Amino acid sequence: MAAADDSLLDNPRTFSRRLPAQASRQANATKRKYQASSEAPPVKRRNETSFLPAKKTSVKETQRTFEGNTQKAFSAKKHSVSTSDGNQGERPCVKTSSLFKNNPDIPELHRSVVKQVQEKVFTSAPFHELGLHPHLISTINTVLKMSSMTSVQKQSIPVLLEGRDALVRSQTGSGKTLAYCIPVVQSLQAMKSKIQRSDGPYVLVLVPTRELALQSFDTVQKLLKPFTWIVPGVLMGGEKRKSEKARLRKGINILISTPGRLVDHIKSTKNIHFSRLRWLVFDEADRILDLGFEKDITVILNAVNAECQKRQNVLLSATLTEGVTRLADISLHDPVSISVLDESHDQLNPKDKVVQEVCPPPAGDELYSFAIPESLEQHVTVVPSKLRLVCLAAFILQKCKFEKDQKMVVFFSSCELVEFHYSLFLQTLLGSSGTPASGQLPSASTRLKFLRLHGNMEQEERTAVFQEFSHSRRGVLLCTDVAARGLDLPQVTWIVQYNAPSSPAEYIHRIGRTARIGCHGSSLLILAPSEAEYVNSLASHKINVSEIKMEDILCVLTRDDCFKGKRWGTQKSHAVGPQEIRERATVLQTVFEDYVHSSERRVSWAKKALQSFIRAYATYPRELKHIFHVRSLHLGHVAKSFGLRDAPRNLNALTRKKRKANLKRPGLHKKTQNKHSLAEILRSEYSSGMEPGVTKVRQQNVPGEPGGRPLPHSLQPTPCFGRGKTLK
Ligand SMILES: Nc1ncnc2c1ncn2[C@@H]1O[C@H](COP(=O)(O)OP(=O)(O)OP(=O)(O)O)[C@@H](O)[C@H]1O
Repeated sequence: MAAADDSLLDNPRTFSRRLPAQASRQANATKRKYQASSEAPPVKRRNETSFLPAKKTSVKETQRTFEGNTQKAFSAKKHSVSTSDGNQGERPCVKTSSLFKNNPDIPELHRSVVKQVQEKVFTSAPFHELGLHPHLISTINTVLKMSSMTSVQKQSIPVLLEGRDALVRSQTGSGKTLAYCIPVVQSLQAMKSKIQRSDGPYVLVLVPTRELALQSFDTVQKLLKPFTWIVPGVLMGGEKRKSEKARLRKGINILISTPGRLVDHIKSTKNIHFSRLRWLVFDEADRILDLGFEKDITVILNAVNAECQKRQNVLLSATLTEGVTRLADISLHDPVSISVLDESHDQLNPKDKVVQEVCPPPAGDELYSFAIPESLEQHVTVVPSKLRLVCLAAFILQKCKFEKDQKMVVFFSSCELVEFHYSLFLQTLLGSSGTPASGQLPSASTRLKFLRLHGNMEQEERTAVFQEFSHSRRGVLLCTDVAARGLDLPQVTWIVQYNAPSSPAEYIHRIGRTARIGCHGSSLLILAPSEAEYVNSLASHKINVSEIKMEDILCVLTRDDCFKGKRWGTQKSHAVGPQEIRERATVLQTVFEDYVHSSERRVSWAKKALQSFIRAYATYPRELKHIFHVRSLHLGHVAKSFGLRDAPRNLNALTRKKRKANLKRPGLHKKTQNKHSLAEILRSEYSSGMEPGVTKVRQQNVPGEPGGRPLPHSLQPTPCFGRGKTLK
């Protein structure tokens, strides 16, 4: 895949202090060779350039540099070749110098602007026109402080009150939870024989994650305020099975659970009876099926069907996919499909299928389009692998240090990646000890607040983080896709996708954590140059993203003097130029590299995170493999984004071995025996907490400090990906 990092070659001066004389001579000789080879570079290096010109180069030289790029899907951007690195007398005294050299071109994003599918969120219809119990209406008005219905509520509630099964699709943050909770509560409080706690479940709500279970429970609890005889309850793992059993024995009338946890209880507890069940609700229905929960859903449906035949079934999701339709086939009876369409569409077709009989999605999942909140601005930035880490850090600093009250969610592809970046940022950008540690920025910001959430954390801490971030006005939450679905985290202003999602549906859900219920929000997707075509893939699903140039993100580093290199440190006022930005980015990268290289243990920790990244990268579904393929990764460059100065030598072997033993995700798409291992991996992210042998991250005194303490779990890489749709 990739050779050892060429940073040693790029900066012989820096390393001459550390290298023996012979090695240094060798490095210089090799450097000369590379410099000379820019005249006739090897194929692989032809398009490797710096994005910020430090010194003008001749047109001829520039043209030569870009020779051979005409066959690419995206035309190469004409950048000058930087030669300033050769000007060693003026270099700031930093060890890291190769960030802007030998990078692939950043391609122009040629994409057609598509018209996104839009929905109208609110209606002017008040809740009292639904004929609900007056106490329920007053609870909605006074406790929830809501007066008019959203579009999906206006369409769904009457249908569900009629007793029909339904399949409900509306954009993220449009109020689907109340769309099913209101009819559920209305119907239970109206039952002729008053519900007893000991009756057991009348309603079963299945959700994919524990946090969503808690959130839905909270909503139900609020609605039930006037109807105290109806008891809601949540089963979500993390709690001792014994105490959950005890609660089940006492009786839960509205039971909210993750599928895995419910199956555990169905199999091991004699206290769940579904004979009185009236409602079965699948929230985030496509996710529940995608996660390899099919077996669990079968167990649940068998248990439910054995005891109760007549009930209402509801499936909800912002992304109606083939998966939902399959689940609809097995669980819905003569259902109504509810889909909120955009106003213009409605006006053109007044009798359009706002409420219609269920039919499959038009052209398969691949071409299916989903509605995106109108007030959501979507951006993309294309960043060479070596610059990813500094770019992410700069973006976080820009938004959360230099702007007020910004709340950001950053998505990563695995638990290990979350842990790694959380610890790294905490120790370098924030500084947890009060005194600057090795690799920590001198002016580490107290305005920054980092939290992390993933499926490999202890439930207690998971819940605490979820609550803290929910109630916080600012902060950065680093997370896996465990936070992508359904979570209603108020006032999130930015969503950053550091690793691209594995499907458009997951993209929609991730960005849907902002711009909820008519609020404004923004998102940023960070892609490598080789991944730029993903923008077209999004466009084919009617998803529009506008580009932010990497330079504009890195520019923020000029606002903080702690990133000054030696040269700029001596000058009082200097117009911000590309060279200064380059050097400041290099200072920041050096902070990360110094931290990572301050002990063997940290180096090993970064390598494990890199390994996890590569494993996750190998799991993109087949239809995206032409964009995300491990073969297109330059290991040396990617290593830089983990603060590593060299590409780990034995990583390939380790990764291969591990993959062979456990993962081999491509095989999963072939529905071979590996399908089960994928299900296990995905399940670990959304686990019920009852599986044996799952190592959880415990809160540490100094979170993320790998030296001298029990290692963060990122040192024991449990495969645990927050990926999207993979099982078909
Ligand atoms: N009628 C309403 N008026 C005002 N706010 C509402 C109304 N209905 C719901 N909300 C609020 O809108 C927010 C989003 O609701 P909800 O979480 O149910 O969205 P959703 O459609 O389920 O989103 P997702 O697809 O992401 O799961 C919540 O904060 C909820 O309290």
